[in-house]
Amino acid sequence: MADSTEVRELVYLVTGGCGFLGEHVVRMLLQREPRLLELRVFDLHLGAWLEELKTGPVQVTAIQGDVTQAHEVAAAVAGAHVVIHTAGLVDVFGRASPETIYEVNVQGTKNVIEACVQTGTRFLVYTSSMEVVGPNIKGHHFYRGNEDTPYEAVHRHPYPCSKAQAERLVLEANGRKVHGGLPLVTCALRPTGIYGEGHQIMRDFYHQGLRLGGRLFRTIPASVEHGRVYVGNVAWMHVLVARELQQRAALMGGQVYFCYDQSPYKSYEDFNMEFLGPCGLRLVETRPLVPYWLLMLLAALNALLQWLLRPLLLYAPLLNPYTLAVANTAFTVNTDKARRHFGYEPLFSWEDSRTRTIRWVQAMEGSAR
Ligand SMILES: NC(=O)c1ccc[n+]([C@@H]2O[C@H](COP(=O)([O-])OP(=O)(O)OC[C@H]3O[C@@H](n4cnc5c(N)ncnc54)[C@H](O)[C@@H]3O)[C@@H](O)[C@H]2O)c1
Ligand SMILES: C[C@@H](CO)CCC[C@@H](C)[C@H]1CC[C@H]2[C@@H]3[C@H](O)C=C4C[C@@H](O)CC[C@]4(C)[C@H]3CC[C@]12C
Repeated sequence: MADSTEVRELVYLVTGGCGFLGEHVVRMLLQREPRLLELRVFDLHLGAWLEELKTGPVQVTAIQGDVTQAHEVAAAVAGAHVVIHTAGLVDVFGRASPETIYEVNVQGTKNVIEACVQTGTRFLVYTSSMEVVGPNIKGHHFYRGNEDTPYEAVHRHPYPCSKAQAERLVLEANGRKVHGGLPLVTCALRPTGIYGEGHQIMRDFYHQGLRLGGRLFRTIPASVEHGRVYVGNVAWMHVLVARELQQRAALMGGQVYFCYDQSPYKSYEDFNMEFLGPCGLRLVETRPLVPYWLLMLLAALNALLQWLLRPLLLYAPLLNPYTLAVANTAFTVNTDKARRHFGYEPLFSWEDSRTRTIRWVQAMEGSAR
């Protein structure tokens, strides 16, 4: 909340500010960063909703741009005090080529770092992902681990590889001298699977359930825990980390933080039912309907079809060997590093997060209620 005693003097830039997470970060900054003078929202595709934000006390500047274009990034960064770099190509379904994923996630991040160095911006927050750690290609479980838990982070898929490379670049840039001679201060936030208002995959599952007559079929054993975190809390962590990075550079510079809240540990599908259940869907069976070997076969078949059909059309179903492995490998976090380093407490309780998400699903077109 804006505190009338604080002076508005800071310029923030949010890359990817019109995405699922980016929009929540933008709205949270406007509500909870009283020192904000100007908020620059940089995205490949600008949302019409930005217009309604332009009437408040903060100058909201919409910038249509591409992070892969160094000159566009440099122009947007010039004069900003803080950059929150959340733009990224989130693709585990084979919609984009590996080259495009690297171009956006790795080269885009290099461009952001170089722009900070050239223009003298000192604070950079990077939205990384749990996937820079795991699940790894060996399917090792990561069970309620923290930032220091030993884990073999080995990947093959372009998305986690690109996020891991980008995160490394951001952390290595901590301490580099920016224009004017002061050091750059960077850190990375690693959300687990984000959910909440605007979550496309939740939308897809909901519509699939409606098409199947109000049912979804269990494919993953209920015992496989999957880490989830509410989008409002992830946004709040970004706002807080960006603020505190300016005060506690020595402690927080070069650090990584998992994003967490009080969301319960559940399997991916059981967790989704927390919202889809009250919206009229039910999860059929207590055990997976299809044996795992058959799912693996179907996933492999999907991958083959994707490859064969590529010259003709884009076939990118939810199920592929990678998504199956991620959904079927336990990956949950249990940490308080963000609280210890920058005083983070979730802004939304589990009850609030659940209610907000249910209301959003219920408001969707074609809702069962
Ligand atoms: N969704 C999740 O569960 C999750 C979990 C962990 C981390 N993340 C990370 O959070 C960030 C945001 O993810 P999201 O789920 O909101 O995805 P999203 O696709 O909704 O948002 C990404 C935004 O980046 C923009 N963008 C893409 N390419 C761009 C480019 N070349 N130049 C400028 N803008 C570009 C898109 O237009 C979009 O608005 C990503 O970096 C992602 O890796 C997401
Ligand atoms: C076997 C399936 C049929 O019911 C279930 C498929 C579910 C998958 C599509 C999703 C299971 C886990 C998800 C990922 C996870 O939550 C974490 C992510 C990290 C983030 O950086 C990007 C999104 C994602 C990779 C997310 C994508 C969708 C799943 C693989």
